[in-house]
Formats: sequence, structure tokens, C-alpha cells
Amino acid sequence: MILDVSVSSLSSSIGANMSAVLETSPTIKRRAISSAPKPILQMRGVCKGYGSGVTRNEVLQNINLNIREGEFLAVVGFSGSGKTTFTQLLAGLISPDKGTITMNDEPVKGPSPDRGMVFQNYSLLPWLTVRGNIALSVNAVFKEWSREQRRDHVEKFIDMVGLSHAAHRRPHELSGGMRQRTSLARTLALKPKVLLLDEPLSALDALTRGQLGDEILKIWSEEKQTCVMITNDVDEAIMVADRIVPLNPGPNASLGPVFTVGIDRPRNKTELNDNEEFKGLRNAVTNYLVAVRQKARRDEMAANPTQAFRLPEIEPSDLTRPTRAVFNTGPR
Ligand SMILES: Nc1ncnc2c1ncn2[C@@H]1O[C@H](COP(=O)(O)OP(=O)(O)OP(=O)(O)O)[C@@H](O)[C@H]1O
Repeated sequence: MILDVSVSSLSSSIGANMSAVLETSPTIKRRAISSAPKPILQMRGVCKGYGSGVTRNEVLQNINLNIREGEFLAVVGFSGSGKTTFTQLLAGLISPDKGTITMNDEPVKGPSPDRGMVFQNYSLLPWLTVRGNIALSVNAVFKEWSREQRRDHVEKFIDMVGLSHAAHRRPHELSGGMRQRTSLARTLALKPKVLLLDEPLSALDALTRGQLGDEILKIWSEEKQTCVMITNDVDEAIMVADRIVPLNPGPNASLGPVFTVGIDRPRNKTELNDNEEFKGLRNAVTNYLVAVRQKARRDEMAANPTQAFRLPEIEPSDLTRPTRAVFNTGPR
């Protein structure tokens, strides 16, 4: 079942138990997905795990999702819940064990320039410059173009991410934000129909993070691509997305309900802090994530009662001894 939860009417008083929010709250509108725009990507009953035998790790379980053409979808979840696995499945870098993934009704059988992925860790070739990294992909994908066309195309995307002044630099001469911009330009230059962003901002400092987040939004609105962004930051998700879908904690992680973000664009971070809809949505998504994590922990403890939490056997220190702290009494 896919629920679409409209949060325009959510109040910030939503309780911690999200099942109550989903099942009993009269303030939440549920929309049938059939009335929604045509999906470009579809996941149906997708399961994925790694390993075999006793070391088998079931990561994703029965994932069902319609990603709509032109939308910005954010997937939020805790570390280790399977977000990268989820994106790699959409990119076609790995295959599901069960279920199907289709793009425009065609099965996804492997990677394609139609689905461009920006990784968490930049993954640039260290011996190539910014220009060289982008040109390598462009030359490989647009072989039928003239040399001038390809060159102009590369320069356009270098300029789009604000790196014209650093186009000649190699990755080790760039800041983290500049590396991620290069990685973004390299993917965007392939003109993917769907842009898959796997925590593209997570390695950046807060300021650069906000700046690059704004740039991604600007490019998305200009290029009219479909965008799926993975993040562990609820505020960031609300800032960028049309819809937010939580990934429940694993093993056997499934998707939670879809939260619709009805806040007008462009969204201003400072103004959002006083926006009631933003506050309600932030509470709803956060409370949902906290509730499912607590439930996952309870289930795990119930399944392994012998591993129940025990306090470690620690001898308390004798705090009555005189302090051994040494003070510097010499000249300053
Ligand atoms: N290639 C692999 N082989 C075996 N196990 C894997 C592989 N890739 C991921 N896993 C395991 O699958 C689980 C989910 O990993 P994944 O990287 O998808 O999670 P994540 O939510 O992206 O994590 P993070 O936020 O920390 O990057 C983890 O337990 C991880 O150890």
C-alpha cells in the first residue's frame, strides 16, 4: 500500500507514535496514488540483501514506490538503513533479489545515462582536472557530437556549478564543496532524465551544504529533471522536496508513508523556521522516524532476549582520594 500524506493541515502537536498519526488522525488527507501524475520510475515488491547463509543481511524488504516525472523526492533514513542500496538499485548498479524496477515501463537492467548518480564521496578521477573529469563522461556518452559541441557543453556545466575559475585544478586542489560541485556537473552534463543524489551534502560543512543545496534546487528547477535525493537531515529534505518518504530502519527496511510538502517555492531557510507547516512537517517526519526506530529496537530485543541490554559490571571509582591534577605554576 502506498499512502500519500498531505501535511498542509498537520499541526505541530503530532505525537510521537506515528501509527496513530497515520491511522487515526482526522487532519491528514490521504490521496490515492492513481490520481497522481505518471511515474517515471517504479519499484514493485523490491527486496535486496547481501551475503548468504548465517551472514545473510536482508537490507530492503518489499519496497513499493512511484517516482513521478519532474518531482523532487527526498528519502530520509538513519545511517545503515539501506539508503545507498536503495539508490544503487534505482541507478541499476545492483539488481533486486525480488521485485521489479521499471523506468518508463521498461525494466531497469543496468546503469544508464538516463539515471545519473551523484555519490556521497565525489568519486572523481584524481589525475584529471575538473574539466577533464567532466569531459571524460561527456565524450563517452555524446560520441556523435562534434568536438566543439562537446567542449561548449562541458564549459556550460562547469559554469553552471560556479567552477570556471577552477576548471584546470585537480581534485586534491579543490575543497570538499568544489569536488562535490564537479561531481554534480559531471552527472548533470550527461543530461539524465532522473538525477539520483546519494547524500551529496553529507561530507560538507554547514555553510557549503546550504549553498550547494540551493544550487541543486536552482538547477533542478531550470533543467526540469526528476530528482531523488537521499538524506539523513529532515530539515534539508523539507527544504528541497515535493514529497518525502522515510526509509524505516533495517534489517528488512521498508518505506514509510509519503509526506507531501506543500510549502511554496522558492523556500527561504530563515523564513521556514517560523512557518507552521514546516514545523508541523518536521515534527511529523521526525516523530515517525523516532517511533519506527524505537519499535525496531523493541522487536530486536524481543527476538533476541539473551542480548537484552545489561549494565556493564564496572567498579565505581573512589572519589574521596585527593586530586592528582597538576597545575602549571610556572611563568606564563
Ligand atoms: N556490498 C555490500 N556487501 C555486504 N553488505 C553491504 C553491502 N553494501 C551495503 N551493505 C550493508 O547493507 C546495510 C545497508 O547499507 P547502506 O550503505 O545501503 O546503508 P545507508 O543507509 O546508505 O548507510 P549510511 O547512511 O551509513 O551511508 C549495511 O548493514 C551495510 O553494511
